[in-house]
This record gives sequence, structure tokens and C-alpha cells, in this order.
Amino acid sequence: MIITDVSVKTFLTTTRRHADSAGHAHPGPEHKVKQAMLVIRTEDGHEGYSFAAPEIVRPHVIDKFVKKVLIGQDHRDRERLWQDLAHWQRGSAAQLTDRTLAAVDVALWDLAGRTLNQPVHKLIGAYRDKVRAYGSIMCGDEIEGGLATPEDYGRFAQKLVARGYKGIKLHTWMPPVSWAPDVKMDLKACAAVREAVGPDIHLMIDAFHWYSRVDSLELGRGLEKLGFDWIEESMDEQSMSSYKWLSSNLDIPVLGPESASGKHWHRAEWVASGAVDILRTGVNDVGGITPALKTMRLAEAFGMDCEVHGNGSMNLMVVASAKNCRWYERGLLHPFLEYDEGFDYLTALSDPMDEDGYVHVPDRPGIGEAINFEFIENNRVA
Ligand SMILES: O=C(O)[C@H](O)[C@@H](O)[C@@H](O)C(=O)NO
Ligand SMILES: [Mg+2]
Repeated sequence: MIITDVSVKTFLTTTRRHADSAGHAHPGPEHKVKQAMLVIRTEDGHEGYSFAAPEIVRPHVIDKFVKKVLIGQDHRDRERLWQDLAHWQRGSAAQLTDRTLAAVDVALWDLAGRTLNQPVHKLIGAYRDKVRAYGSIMCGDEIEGGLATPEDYGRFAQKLVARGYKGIKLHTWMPPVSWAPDVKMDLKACAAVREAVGPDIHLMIDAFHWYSRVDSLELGRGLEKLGFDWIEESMDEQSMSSYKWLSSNLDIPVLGPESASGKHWHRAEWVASGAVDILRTGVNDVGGITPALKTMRLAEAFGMDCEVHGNGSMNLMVVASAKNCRWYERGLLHPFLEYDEGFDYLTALSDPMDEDGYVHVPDRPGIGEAINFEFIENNRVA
């Protein structure tokens, strides 16, 4: 059970996802990008894996922090190992980030599952083996026939309903789109989607992230007339007071925080302050499955739902082991991309969805990634 090695395999994978100057994903030509697989190995030859951008698990971080905490330790001591890494963040000169903690924690959970030949959600204590997915649409764009107009959103929403989705979340237009942000255009897109899918499909919005309180209020009041389930990250989440103000002025549930730092500790403050109606967590956002579960249980103790940010096996493990969340975020989706094609370095989808809109949690050992080890070896660059 003793960890004897921590290593990283960097390889090339092909994608059509491109990030804009604000980091939002959009479709584009096929291109190759570097991806990293973190490998944690024990004395008896068992290995656990997680995937991250190469810079998240770069040699400096692995050698200066991760190896020093993990090597020689019992891999089952995830809580202590996570706490030790989290405590080192303060003195790391901002080099040890929550993303790195997440990569390590996920690989440790994967190692536990693979060692015991059990899926992680069963180790945590599963609540379900399938969960409804909402289709999380990419941020709007200026691509002809893409997501350039409210009508584009409406047409795409109809296709998502035909695929089986019972919930749809719009990321509306944001800079660098030339004319964004624009609350009235956001509301036109939301109205077009509601018109296209009818009253029974659950709708949510995730908008701009830097609207003012007044703009967010106008947006929220418009969404109330359209019967949306929640409004998400319309303002800068560094201002918890703004969300407390917005929540007190809207009937539509306010959900968050997604991108705010501070892990489960800061999310406890959002709950205590009444800043949101629905809490949010995400494995990458709070530093792993371990703190994501802490956030989920925190929300439950306050009678709140907690919705999990992001797709992928790691987030699905959290969703599958909690009663107080209603959805799995499946995406990001775009008319020009085929999400169900998956990734070339995995031999199966981590989140297969049936025609009724349910994602079935894989019962593969670990976090459930079907890793194509041969592809990774054949495409290694480091
Ligand atoms: O900002 C973005 O690119 C998207 O909002 C992205 O983070 C998406 O995953 C999200 O926020 N989901 O809720
Ligand atoms: Mg979001």
C-alpha cells in the first residue's frame, strides 16, 4: 500500500476544441494538444491515474511538493495526504494550485478503486448508478450556423431534446464576441430556447460572469418569466455580497460559487451568508473529489442542493454518491461538435447517456476512465 513513485506521461491528443482569449471553449479545426496523465504507483505495482493539463502536473510541482508529500506514504490515507498538500499551498508561492491537488486526489481515489477492483462511487458510498444530465451548451459565438443568434440556440436546443436531454444550460455570448455582453440578447436566446423546447424542459443560464448587480437583476427577472431553474455566475464571484444582494432580490434560485477559490471552507461562508440558494462544487474547482464531497455534505446539512461543475468521471463520482444534487453537467456542447465521439485516449465514454437523458455511471474499477494505454504510449512526447 506504500506509494513508491509519482510520474507523468505527456502525450498528444486530437481535438476540435479551441479556447478563446477569455478561456471559453469553441469549435474549430482539428489540432493536436498536449495532455498529461499523472501516475501514482505503489510498492505492489498498483497504479492510479488522472488527467490534467501538463502545466498542472509540471516537474517543478511534482518534485517540489507532490512527491515529498506522497512518496513513502500509505495511499489509503487520502484525507491526510490531501490536508498535507492543502496546507503547503500557502507557502508554495502560488505554485501549488487547487488544480494540482485535484489531479493528485483523483489519482489516489482511482488507485484505491483499481487496487480493490471497485468503482469509486461504490467506495464513497453510492446513492445512484444513473443520473439525469443537462446539456451544457458552449458560450455563444459569431460562427455562421453555430451559436451566433437566438434562433441558433433554439434550433440546437431542439436537437438536444431529441437526443434525450431533459435539461439544457445556456452559456450565452461573452467577450471576445464583438458585441457581448448584452443582457437583452441573453434573454432573447433564453426565450428562443424556451419557445423551441416547451415548458417541461429544465433550463438554466450561466452568463458572462462579470455583469453588474443591476444587469444581473434584469437578467434574473427576465428568466423568472421564462421559468428557468437557476441563474449561475452572472457576476464576479469575488463579491459574495453582490450575490447576497441578488439572491434577496430574485425569486429564481441563484447558484454558486463555481470559480471562487477557497474550496469547501469558502463555500461554507456562501451558505452561512445566504448568498446562494443552490451551492456549487467541482472537482477541479475545490481541489479534488475529497473536498467536493465535503462541500456536498455541507450543503446537505443546510437543506441545500449542490450542483457539480463539469463533466468527466471525477465529477460523476461525486454526483453518483450524493442525494442532494439533481444533475450531471454534460458538455460542453456545440452544433459543430459530436460530444459522443469522446476522446482518442479513452476507449469508451465516461458518461454514456441513454435516449431518456440519463447518464449511466460506469462500473469500471477506479473513477471509471477506460484508458487507452497503448494510444498514450504511442503518442507520448514526454
Ligand atoms: O466559462 C466557461 O468557459 C464555462 O462557463 C465553463 O467553465 C463551464 O464549464 C461552466 O461554467 N459550467 O458551469
Ligand atoms: Mg458555470
